[in-house]
Amino acid sequence: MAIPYPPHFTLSSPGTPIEPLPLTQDDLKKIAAYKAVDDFVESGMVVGLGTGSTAKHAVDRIGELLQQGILSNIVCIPTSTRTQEQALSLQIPLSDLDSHPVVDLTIDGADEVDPHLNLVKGRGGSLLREKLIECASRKFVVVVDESKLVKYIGGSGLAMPVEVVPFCWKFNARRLEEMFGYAGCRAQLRRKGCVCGNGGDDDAYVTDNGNYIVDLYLEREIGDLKAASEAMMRMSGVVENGMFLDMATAVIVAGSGGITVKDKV
Ligand SMILES: O=C[C@H](O)[C@H](O)[C@H](O)COP(=O)(O)O
Repeated sequence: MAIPYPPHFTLSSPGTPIEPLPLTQDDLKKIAAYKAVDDFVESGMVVGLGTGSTAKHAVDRIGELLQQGILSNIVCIPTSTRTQEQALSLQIPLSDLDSHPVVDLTIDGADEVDPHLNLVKGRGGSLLREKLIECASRKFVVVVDESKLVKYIGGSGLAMPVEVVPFCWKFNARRLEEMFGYAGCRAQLRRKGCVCGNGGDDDAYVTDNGNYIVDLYLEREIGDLKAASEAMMRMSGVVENGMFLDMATAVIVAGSGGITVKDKV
């Protein structure tokens, strides 16, 4: 059941009953992210910081609570250079997996969440570092607005990112397309500034790790997700794929009706 929004997300003026504010998609992202920080982050923890427009709010909230002295003695591990820059600007103490190989909790967004809490991630360009840090986390809390919920992985019709080495990327894009041909797969190199385009390699989007991203667009379900992920990871040249299977411990969804927390069963 959805929990109604906290009072600071409602409008009231003297003498009038409290009316809910019309919430934007970014408000919903912020609500989910703040709830994750307020409910899960404790002083003394090692915390993984996700990437993207939703995770950004969680980083802001952690910075705010540290500044207010409500949180103390925490150390955070960013999942991208973008998040690292944001955290540094907020004076959040940072570390890495080499120094802190066990992460108490990571909070991150997602592009798709299926009914079993499997995820698609990486449409914002970060997936390898996210998967590394989230796999090393005792708890992985995902924060999304309700638009991210899908019936099946790939069901939004939007990109399923695969990080590949630049060397012979066309060869690997073709192989990926063929691998999922039965699901009507189309593979496209991610370009700078947008997820579509037909330029040369010069305008390829380059990840924090110096790799390219091949986006897969699927017309139908790909079936056994674990088998599909393993098949991709067996291809030389594939560095990581955007399916995060059986990893989320909880998903916090903010929607028009309130906040829902889905726990892994
Ligand atoms: O590469 C980006 C990450 O996987 C993001 O967490 C994901 O794309 C969701 O991003 P957003 O919260 O901006 O929708």
